[in-house]
Amino acid sequence: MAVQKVFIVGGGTMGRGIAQVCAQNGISVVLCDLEQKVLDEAKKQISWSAGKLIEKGKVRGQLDEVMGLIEFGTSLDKAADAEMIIEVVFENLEVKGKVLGQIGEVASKDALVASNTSAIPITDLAAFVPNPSRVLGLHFFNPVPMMAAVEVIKGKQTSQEALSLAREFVESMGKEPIMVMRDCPGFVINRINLPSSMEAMRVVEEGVASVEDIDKGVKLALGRRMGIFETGDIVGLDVTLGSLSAVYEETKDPRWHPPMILRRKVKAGQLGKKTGTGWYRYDNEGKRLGPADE
Ligand SMILES: CCCCCCCCCCCCCC(=O)CC(=O)SCCNC(=O)CCNC(=O)[C@H](O)C(C)(C)COP(=O)(O)OP(=O)(O)OC[C@H]1O[C@@H](n2cnc3c(N)ncnc32)[C@H](O)[C@@H]1OP(=O)(O)O
Ligand SMILES: NC(=O)C1=CN([C@@H]2O[C@H](COP(=O)(O)OP(=O)(O)OC[C@H]3O[C@@H](n4cnc5c(N)ncnc54)[C@H](O)[C@@H]3O)[C@@H](O)[C@H]2O)C=CC1
Repeated sequence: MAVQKVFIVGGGTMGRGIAQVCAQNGISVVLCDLEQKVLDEAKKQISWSAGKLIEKGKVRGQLDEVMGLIEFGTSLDKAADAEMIIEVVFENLEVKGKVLGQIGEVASKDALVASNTSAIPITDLAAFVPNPSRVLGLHFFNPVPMMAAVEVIKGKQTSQEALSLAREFVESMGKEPIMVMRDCPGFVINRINLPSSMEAMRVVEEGVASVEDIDKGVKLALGRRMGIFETGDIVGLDVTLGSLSAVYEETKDPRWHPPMILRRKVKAGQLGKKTGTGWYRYDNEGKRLGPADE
């Protein structure tokens, strides 16, 4: 049976994007966050993004049909009748564990429970849920409505049935699944992509080149659509630090030790586009003004 009812916990950057893509594909979704103002912002963002995609003919249907499939709320109770629950809260094992534990108390035992974690092993998260055979990773990429791939990650106890259902779910949303058959910190795409981001941060830290020149270089010399630091600013420096710290804690491998420049920026509240400053500075409309102080 195809998944028709989804419950998403965490309505930030990623949760709202996942909710949008569900609704664009006819799937009913409840988007839950602790904060009403996050949900109000999510509603605005989804409406803008889905409206644009409909206008361009990239999404079928009318905006009110898409918006009508999304319910916004602050209670976990509606997770009870969901067939798929997706956890999209902060990248922190303790926070995720607490939310997954609460979900485990409400959810049907047959529901699939997915985490959008960037780097935390799924097996560690499954320990918080009563039925770990239904727990897996669904790692969407940012911005969700624009990025075509989703990693589908098998935890140690994930059943083949759960994995197949999750794969079908991803396909039903018009996305391409990347199957990750063995759980590990950072999975596949982050594990491959992150070393270049780490090196870019060290190059800046050592004063070898500027943020702007590195971004220019990776676009013009390597053909990437977006610079490393431009991408870092849409992802969020807090999310990057949270993911790296999780991997470092798990592996103690010095390759993943979060660079000082990243830790300092997060401490200073320079989290990227969402706070107006990260690697670059932005105006109130999110238009880039220039590089931030290093
Ligand atoms: C041991 C292992 C260690 C591992 C360590 C792990 C640590 C991990 C750390 C990081 C963790 C967090 C990240 C993560 O988990 C995974 C990620 O998501 S990484 C980020 C991936 N994403 C990218 O790399 C983005 C790359 N960029 C692009 O593909 C394009 O630039 C993009 C599609 C975003 C935009 O297209 P582009 O043509 O380049 O730009 P424009 O800005 O001109 O846009 C064109 C057009 O599209 C409209 N548009 C943009 N965004 C949206 C949207 N969300 N919805 C609707 N429409 C959108 C835009 O307005 C333009 O429209 P016009 O009408 O033409 O004006
Ligand atoms: N930002 C990115 O580019 C990507 C992030 N991810 C992962 O997705 C997850 C979420 O990241 P973002 O959306 O960027 O974070 P975010 O900070 O934008 O959103 C997280 C949301 O979770 C909410 N939240 C926290 N605790 C909650 C609880 N107990 N109940 C309900 N809501 C709660 C917060 O209020 C916040 O709105 C993280 O695990 C991150 O690593 C994965 C891919 C890309």
